[in-house]
Amino acid sequence: MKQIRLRAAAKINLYLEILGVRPDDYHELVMVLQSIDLSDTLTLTSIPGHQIRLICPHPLVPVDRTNLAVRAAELLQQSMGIDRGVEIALKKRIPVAAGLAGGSTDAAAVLAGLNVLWDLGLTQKELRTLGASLGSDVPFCVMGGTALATGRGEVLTPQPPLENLHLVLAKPADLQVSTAWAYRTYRQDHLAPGTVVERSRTNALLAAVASQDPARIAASLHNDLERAVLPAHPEVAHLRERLIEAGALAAMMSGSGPSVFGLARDLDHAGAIHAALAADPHLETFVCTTQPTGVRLEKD
Ligand SMILES: C[C@@](CO)(OP(=O)(O)O)[C@H](O)COP(=O)(O)OP(=O)(O)OC[C@H]1O[C@@H](n2ccc(N)nc2=O)[C@H](O)[C@@H]1O
Ligand SMILES: Nc1ncnc2c1ncn2[C@@H]1O[C@H](COP(=O)(O)OP(=O)(O)O)[C@@H](O)[C@H]1O
Repeated sequence: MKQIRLRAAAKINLYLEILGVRPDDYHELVMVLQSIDLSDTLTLTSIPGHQIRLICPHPLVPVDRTNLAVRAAELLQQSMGIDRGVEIALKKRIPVAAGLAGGSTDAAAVLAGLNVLWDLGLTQKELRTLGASLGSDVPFCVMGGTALATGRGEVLTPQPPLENLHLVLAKPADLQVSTAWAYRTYRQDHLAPGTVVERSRTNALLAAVASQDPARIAASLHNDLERAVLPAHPEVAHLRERLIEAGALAAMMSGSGPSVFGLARDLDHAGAIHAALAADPHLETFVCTTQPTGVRLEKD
């Protein structure tokens, strides 16, 4: 095989709770992660030699070795002793630095895609373990669907798929938030020695997810990182309010933001919420649906 095409799905966080700081300086988390049908497309083509070449015209996406897609290919070359080259053409649709795991899902797609293109025979579990060395969210992006994530986000317990939950995703067009900054800010302000961490309410959210009832899910959303990001970026708090005013069952920031999602009862309801925001030139908006897969091989 010479070429394959993959779809790499974005994620949202239905739940994100920070339990404390770990000895490795990362944060101990409890999250519920969910794949959505907003995705990048990656085309992987075998090329002579052992170069890894990335093509991506998006102005915010680096095309050098700092790109997570390139790092994923290098990791496979090194760990599997592969002496082959690949060109990665990346069509970016997932907003960058938006709390949607865009880079992580591209890395996951490269791991899964090269496993096929280079005939490596790695299991999904092996790909997840390799992915964890690239970033905390990469293992989830390899697995996709709905999962409880603990540790620094890489310890996954799959959940029954959440089918057909419709939502409106919105972000201020010109705002990017650094994940490292969000955790650092949270830690300075909310994890001082002696802080009592709120008791986990993950079980309520997981029960709501199992019920597939949008209103129950809406009542159990939670994201600790809002406490770091919203005070610094009031436009994100405002956007959340606008989603509520437009009729969303609930609205919350995804991950380290600045994307915010509003839950809808059904697709028509999502369309109506979207219509209230879509004309604003300062926003990027999407109608999305939850999906059971993270990375998917595309048929030609
Ligand atoms: C916040 C979340 C929520 O799903 O997603 P995004 O908003 O980035 O999409 C994740 O925790 C982000 O995962 P990911 O983006 O893969 O993080 P990494 O590359 O491992 O780390 C980026 C930065 O975040 C900090 N970080 C990350 C995970 C964690 N449990 N504790 C941390 O303190 C690290 O210190 C690092 O400086
Ligand atoms: N494949 C990629 N797609 C997007 N950004 C990437 C990629 N590889 C590396 N990056 C870098 O990672 C940063 C975080 O981007 P992204 O993964 O989209 O956000 P988030 O961590 O909020 O989910 C970007 O600012 C960019 O410099």
